Amino acid sequence: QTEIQWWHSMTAVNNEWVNDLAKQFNESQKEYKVIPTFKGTYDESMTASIAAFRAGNAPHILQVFEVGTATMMASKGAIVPVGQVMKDAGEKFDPAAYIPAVAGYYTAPNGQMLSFPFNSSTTIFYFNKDAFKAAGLPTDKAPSTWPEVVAAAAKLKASGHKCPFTTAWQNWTQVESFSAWHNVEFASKANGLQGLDARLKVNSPLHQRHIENLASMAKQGLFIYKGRGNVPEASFVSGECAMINTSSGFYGNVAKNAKFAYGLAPLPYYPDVPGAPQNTVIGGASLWVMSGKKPAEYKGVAKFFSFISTPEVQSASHKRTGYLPVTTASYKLTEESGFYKQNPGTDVAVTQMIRKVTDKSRGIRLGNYVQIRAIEDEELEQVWNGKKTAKEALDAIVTRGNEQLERFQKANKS
Ligand SMILES: O=P(O)(O)OC[C@H](O)CO
Repeated sequence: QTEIQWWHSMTAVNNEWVNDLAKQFNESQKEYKVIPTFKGTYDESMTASIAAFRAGNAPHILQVFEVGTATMMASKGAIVPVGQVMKDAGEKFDPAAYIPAVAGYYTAPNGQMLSFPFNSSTTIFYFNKDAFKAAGLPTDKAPSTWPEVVAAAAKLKASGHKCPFTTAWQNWTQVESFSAWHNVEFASKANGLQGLDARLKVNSPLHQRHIENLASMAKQGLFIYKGRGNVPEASFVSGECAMINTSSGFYGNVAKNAKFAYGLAPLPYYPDVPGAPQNTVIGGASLWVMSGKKPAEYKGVAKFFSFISTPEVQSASHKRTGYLPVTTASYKLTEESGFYKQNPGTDVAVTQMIRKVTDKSRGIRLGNYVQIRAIEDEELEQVWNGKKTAKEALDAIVTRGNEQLERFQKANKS
């Protein structure tokens, strides 16, 4: 049997999901065995795999979050384009089968799709209906604008709720997706999709207004900061925080573990901003095939990708996790099954993503993006703890982030 190593960063119910996918594939045939291994958070597994690649023991398949995409695209010798892997193995692979926002994001400037779209997500809004009810708020409609979120948070607080609102992935939800949703640039050059000379634009008056608004909420005890990445998600599932902005891929965890009625809704926006709401950007991760492996192993990788590409497997994954149905066929299949009608709000992520995009909203793909994300976290934390104004923090994100972009551009001059 040929073994295929698959490194990933999925936790909780999503960890069970990847293990089940591997198990189903392994039981469907005898020639190959996919072995999934949890390698820490998205940042940690990327660092681990770069080290492993240098030492000559990288896995066959590596799950990389969208933030690592430009870095992976630039590491040409380290990866094999997914289209090539499929072609060599005689497996079907049609980039046109993917929803455009997904295919576009993972396609390099030369038109080649380099990684296999797997768990694509987008940012949405979750709210605790039991807490809303206790606060005298309507439960059939989520707050759809930021002024409505502030008003709801005040009512929740008045009803004794200690954490009215929190956000996970503050950089992704409150700065990056926020930009696309309001059709303002996060970075120039179509947010990096059109070239390595992109530079950050997050100190605009609108960005400043939003971070000031959140800072004011933090000061009033309406927004409670719960940490970086997906760490804050636990505070929603436990019932501690009543509203959260985070990934659609959090749905599986909520559906399985929340002991209260909950709702899923679109991200809030500022209603006076022309063009808002626009669309949200892709998050989650894709699967990269690492170089230097044996032909039989690549064949196994291709077979596994074909297995998880069927509309049936993809639709089941989408229903289970909340990650996007990455192909049009799996979206249709899910719709026809009545899932969206039976589980209101589960289509929010899809409808937010399949709108017509602009250069400001197609996606964000930047070099040294992992470092830029850390800078965003550090600077925003200074705002929440009152050490910096929104403007100071956003200006610092631009200055420090642009240093990272310049460094990446220099290192990757072709
Ligand atoms: O929680 P995920 O897997 O949807 O990922 C969220 C962000 O896209 C990570 O950058």
